[in-house]
Amino acid sequence: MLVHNKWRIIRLLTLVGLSLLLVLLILFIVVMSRTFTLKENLGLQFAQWENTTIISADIIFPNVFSSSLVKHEVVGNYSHLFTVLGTDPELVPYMLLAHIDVVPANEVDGWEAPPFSAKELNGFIYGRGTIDNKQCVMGILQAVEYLLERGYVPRRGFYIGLGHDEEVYGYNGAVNIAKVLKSGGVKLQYILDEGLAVMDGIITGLNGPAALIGVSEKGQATVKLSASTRLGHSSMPPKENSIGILAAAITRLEESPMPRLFGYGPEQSTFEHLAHKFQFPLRFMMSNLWLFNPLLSRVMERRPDMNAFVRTTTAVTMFNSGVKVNVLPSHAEAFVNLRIHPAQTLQEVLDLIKSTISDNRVKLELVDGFDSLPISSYDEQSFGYQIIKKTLLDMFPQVTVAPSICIGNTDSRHYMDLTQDIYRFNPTWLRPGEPERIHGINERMSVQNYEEIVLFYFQLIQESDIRILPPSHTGQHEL
Ligand SMILES: CCCCCCCC/C=C\CCCCCCCC(=O)N[C@@H](Cc1c[nH]c2ccccc12)C(=O)O
Ligand SMILES: [Zn+2]
Ligand SMILES: [Zn+2]
Repeated sequence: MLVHNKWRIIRLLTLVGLSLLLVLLILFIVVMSRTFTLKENLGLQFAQWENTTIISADIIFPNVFSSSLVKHEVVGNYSHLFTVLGTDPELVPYMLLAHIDVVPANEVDGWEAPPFSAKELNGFIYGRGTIDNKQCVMGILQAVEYLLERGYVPRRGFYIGLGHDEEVYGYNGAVNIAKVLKSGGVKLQYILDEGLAVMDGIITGLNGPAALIGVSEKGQATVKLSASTRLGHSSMPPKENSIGILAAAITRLEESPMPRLFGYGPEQSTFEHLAHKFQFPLRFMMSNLWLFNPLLSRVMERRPDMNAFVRTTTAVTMFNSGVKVNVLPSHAEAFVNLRIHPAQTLQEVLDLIKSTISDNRVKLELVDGFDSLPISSYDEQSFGYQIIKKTLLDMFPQVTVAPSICIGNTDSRHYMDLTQDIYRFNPTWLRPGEPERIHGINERMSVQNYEEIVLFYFQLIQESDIRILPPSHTGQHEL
């Protein structure tokens, strides 16, 4: 009898123990697979900054700066590297980039609100950097803050790099952050940096908005041109002096734009992806670029922002000469900044400049230059591209996502040894008249778009936790 009871108690205890284990297992699965949503009004941190002097980041983002999951390092004196630990060490981490520096701004140029006030006017936050690139700095940190606040623990680890000198090439910020990661043997699944944006009403003839993701960026050349002639009294001038010689060379460069190469780089893919959103006959033309390239290029080149996709662009950005009104200038120098189309090399561009100027009195020196950057993957198996695309389409189903080429250069090029897949995209909506505000006057960000940016990163971080992409059901993109 006693033995019988003993077995009953053991059986009961085993049953209770097993049930408890089962409940714990179910709880664990529920917690691990939970996707956090962000439905409430985000109560903008941007707007809080108005009329304040210094608020330190750890007050605005208390969880980011106190969580045991997040390591914060200052790199190169002013840049920031955040390492966010993931629970699964098998999953290759990814990296989000943005930059905290801005180009100068002066209220007297015609700003509607002081450029460093973050003043809100009619639903827009005004200020230098609001669309380049503080919206991403704040958007990323705010998203991580909200996630941590909700008890989120990432499965896939990630890094956040906030450079402090992107506008002057990133040699101290991005370069040193990349060094820190490289010395730790870090490899990245993908990188998302600033770049292109959601174009709404910007691409002529396109129905609906298009999110252009930069899978490459144009190359660059900064060339110094100079001419020297005899110093002397302006009352006895020679037929030509250094200013005239250099000015004529520059005129020749401006009058002979680089060749049209539209359709020979990633922009071909851009327009193939967008083709179905154009009306006939543009739709037919975009789907048959091999035939219509010459015609389309001639139309596109009329608009500077479109011309950037057609060719290597040439911009004379500095010209210095002369010391006094009555002294012949012995020396004149100019700087030309070219953005190189992927179908051309730096060397080909330099050779063309030389033959166009065709004047041995003009000295040509390459100050800085590099070819266009490698093309990141954007097929159905491309993890980073598909995660960015899914995040975008979940938020904005009306948007067409297409690979493209970033026409400016970004900090991400310093991270090329860490990953093969770099994407340049800001979850920022650009409408007609807005691209001009980048580095221009009245740079601004709508309150609504800022909230969407926070939500974009909030969702992207959670989407990136997936181990592998689900098998794709779609074949080719629609044409
Ligand atoms: C067919 C579609 C039409 C679309 C119209 C396009 C509208 C423009 C939209 C977005 C603008 C793209 C800006 C990309 C960000 C580039 C960042 C930037 O401005 N960088 C500077 C500084 C810089 C950084 N690294 C280097 C290296 C060498 C020279 C300069 C820089 C820049 O590129 O000058
Ligand atoms: Zn920028
Ligand atoms: Zn910029």
